[in-house]
Amino acid sequence: MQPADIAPKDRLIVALDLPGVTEAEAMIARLGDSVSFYKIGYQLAYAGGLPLVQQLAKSGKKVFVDLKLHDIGNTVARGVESVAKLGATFLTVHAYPQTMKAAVEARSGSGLKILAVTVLTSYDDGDLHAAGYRLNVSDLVEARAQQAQVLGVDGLVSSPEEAAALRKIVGHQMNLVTPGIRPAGTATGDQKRIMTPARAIAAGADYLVVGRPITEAADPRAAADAVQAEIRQALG
Ligand SMILES: O=C(O)c1cc(=O)[nH]c(=O)n1[C@@H]1O[C@H](COP(=O)(O)O)[C@@H](O)[C@H]1O
Repeated sequence: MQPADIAPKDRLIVALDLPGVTEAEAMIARLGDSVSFYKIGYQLAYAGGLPLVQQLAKSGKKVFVDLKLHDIGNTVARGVESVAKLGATFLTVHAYPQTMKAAVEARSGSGLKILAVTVLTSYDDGDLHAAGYRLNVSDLVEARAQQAQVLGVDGLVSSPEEAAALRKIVGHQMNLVTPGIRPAGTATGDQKRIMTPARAIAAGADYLVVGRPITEAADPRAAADAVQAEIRQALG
């Protein structure tokens, strides 16, 4: 999908990082029509949240299944086939060549798009070096983006800090999905490579993933509306 084709409202993806289905359904009801795209990750998926993918898709919402798959190729492929049946829009895998290749092959013919996680937004250069990598964050993000593009991956997950450089590499052929979003004045938490919604859109991000700044706000709907307004303003 070309960025121009993305409805402004769909550019905000709210991470439902909540303890269970009851809490997730309450949050979805609270956010109402201000949010059209949700992400279900480890916490909710492992607490019985996967059926919510089909439920949300049936109700007209889009769903990003964030399982960050990484395993031998056959296991990744079979996992992708199962997720494709749920009706999700996006699924994450880690940006390792075998994993990306298996995921892309397994999703073909379905409506599911594969997103490759380049370098987690909670990592800086020191964290990468501690994990045994010799490249710094920006070089590793760019190298992985190039590999992902060659392998036919549909989109990239990175910090908005890398969005402008990634856009130069992949053009508009791949979706750029950016967590590490922090509206002005909100707590950084464990994120290290962050930007405000407006700056992320200006840098070229297609989709912004926002969790705690919305779900832990005193008024989540007002927080989501504020992010949506910032996105619309940045899009001009
Ligand atoms: O794949 C992701 O969505 C992801 C990748 C990444 O590099 N960093 C990152 O924070 N995420 C996810 O994005 C969400 C960010 O949540 P908040 O930090 O609460 O806004 C979480 O659900 C993370 O799992």
